[in-house]
This record gives sequence, C-alpha cells and structure tokens, in this order.
Amino acid sequence: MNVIEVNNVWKRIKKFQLTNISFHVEAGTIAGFIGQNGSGKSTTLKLLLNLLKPDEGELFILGKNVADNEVDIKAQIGVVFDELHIPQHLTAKDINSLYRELYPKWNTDTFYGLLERFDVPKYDAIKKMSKGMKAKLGIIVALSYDPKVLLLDEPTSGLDPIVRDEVLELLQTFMEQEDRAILISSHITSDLEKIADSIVFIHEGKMLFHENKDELQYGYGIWKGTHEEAKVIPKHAIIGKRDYVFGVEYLVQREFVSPVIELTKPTIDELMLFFVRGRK
Ligand SMILES: Nc1ncnc2c1ncn2[C@@H]1O[C@H](COP(=O)(O)OP(=O)(O)OP(=O)(O)O)[C@@H](O)[C@H]1O
Repeated sequence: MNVIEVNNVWKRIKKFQLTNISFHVEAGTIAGFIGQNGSGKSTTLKLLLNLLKPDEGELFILGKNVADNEVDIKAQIGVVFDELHIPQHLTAKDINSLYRELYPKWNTDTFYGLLERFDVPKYDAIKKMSKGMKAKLGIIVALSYDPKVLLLDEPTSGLDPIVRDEVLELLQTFMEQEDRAILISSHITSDLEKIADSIVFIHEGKMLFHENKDELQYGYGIWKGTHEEAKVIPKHAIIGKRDYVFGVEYLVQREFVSPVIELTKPTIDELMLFFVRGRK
C-alpha cells in the first residue's frame, strides 16, 4: 500500500517551478528526500501538508487526497520541521498535559518512556534545552500521538553524530509497525544511507529519480583511471564524469560494464554530484 503518493504535481512560487513531481512511499519504508538547496523539497512537504495547493496534480496520504481530507489526515501525520513549533516556556511534562487533551491517540506511557530512553528532561523548559534535546523532543512528541506517517524536514541538521544516531534510532523505533512510512529530507546523506529504503532526488524542481537505495548503490559504480585506461568503459555506460589531474572518474551503469572491471559502490553524495554536475 502507498502511504504517501505524489502524482504529477506542478507548483509555481514566484520564479520557482516544481515540475511534474511524482513518487510514492510504500508502507513499511523510509524514503530519503534529497536535492540541492532550493530544489523544492520543503515545497513538496508543504504540499503534502496542504499548506500549499498544487497548480496541477494530486497528493495522497493513506489513500486520501490531502486537499479534501485535511483534518482527518493531519491526525495521522507526525511533522518535524527544523524549528520546534511549541511554546518555549513549556516543559515536556506540560506538553504531555496539553497534548493528551488535544490528541485522542496521545500515549503518555510512550511519551515518558521515550523521554527516559533518550535522556530528554521532563522538567526543563524547552528554551533551556540544547538543539539536540529539542530535536529529540520534537520527534518524541510526533511519535507519541501514534501517527502513521512522518514528514521530516532536515531533522538531523546541526546535530552532533551521537544525537543524530539517537534520532535515527527513534525513527527506526517508529518503523517497528509495518503500516507506517517516513519521508525525510536531509542534506546529511550518510544518515539516509543508514536508514532509507529508497531515495527521491529532485533537482531545480524536477524529478531526477526515485529508486530503491540498494539498487541505486549496486546498479551504479564509480570507475577511476587515466584517460588511456578509460577506453575500456563503453560510452553508453557513462552517466557522469569528473576530470581530475591524472585522469578521469566516471559514474557508470554497472550492467553495461564488463564484470572484470573493478568499480566501487557510489555513496549518495557521489550519486548527487555526478547526476547534477557531472553529466556527460
Ligand atoms: N514564499 C516564497 N516566496 C518566494 N520564493 C519561495 C517561497 N517559498 C519557497 N520559495 C522558493 O522556492 C524554491 C524552493 O524552495 P524549497 O524551500 O522548497 O527548497 P528546498 O529543497 O527545501 O531547499 P533547502 O534544502 O535549502 O531547504 C527556492 O528557490 C525558494 O527560494
């Protein structure tokens, strides 16, 4: 089942144009959402939240059109954007008192259990918390009203590696139930390497691809050598190219390259670089 579905979506905002974006995220999976600054990731997330309306196309969450079912759908979505939109003088304990009135499915045991497990204080005002504490609290809040979908806009940006790992662990905890899905935008591609099942890549408002992460990393390979050695690589296998002082580096499609030629597995960063800058 598709938990998130974006179908042929177009949206113009001043000079920026989101062009025919389509992808879906299946239940039980995490999709990493990548693209350069200003490529349209946040705009897409806002469209999914019905904070913006598409010029064309449709967006569905749990099979329902987000334009027609806003209240229904919002109760099923946990949202974490870069800022924690909760009044700064509140403590985690206050949040529990408030949210259990607001959200019918709020689970105090889950909330306190996660606070304890991830060392987030119950009695400190949010304004006194570190960036890492706030990030963890934001996700713990989102997990405690039992949503089916998490939409996360750069949840780990500016966090140290230890806290980032804790945040990823929280997300994996969320995925223990298989009817859930996460769409997570991030520039920290190593985080996506750890947790994402698929990668949605947009560039200047256009889709470059949505592919299974393992297939991406095994379907492509990096080859590096001198210009003379490069003759063994068939031209049609080459997706992108980078010149360096002593030779050339290619991103190639493995299926078109002889298996005796040694290729290394590309990182998501390398895939991004070659797809954006290194096109033939
Ligand atoms: N309210 C607005 N007014 C004018 N331009 C806007 C507005 N909102 C977004 N944009 C433009 O739309 C484009 C896409 O922005 P968006 O925030 O979706 O990108 P992003 O991929 O999330 O970028 P980043 O990785 O930097 O967060 C940018 O060029 C941005 O300047």
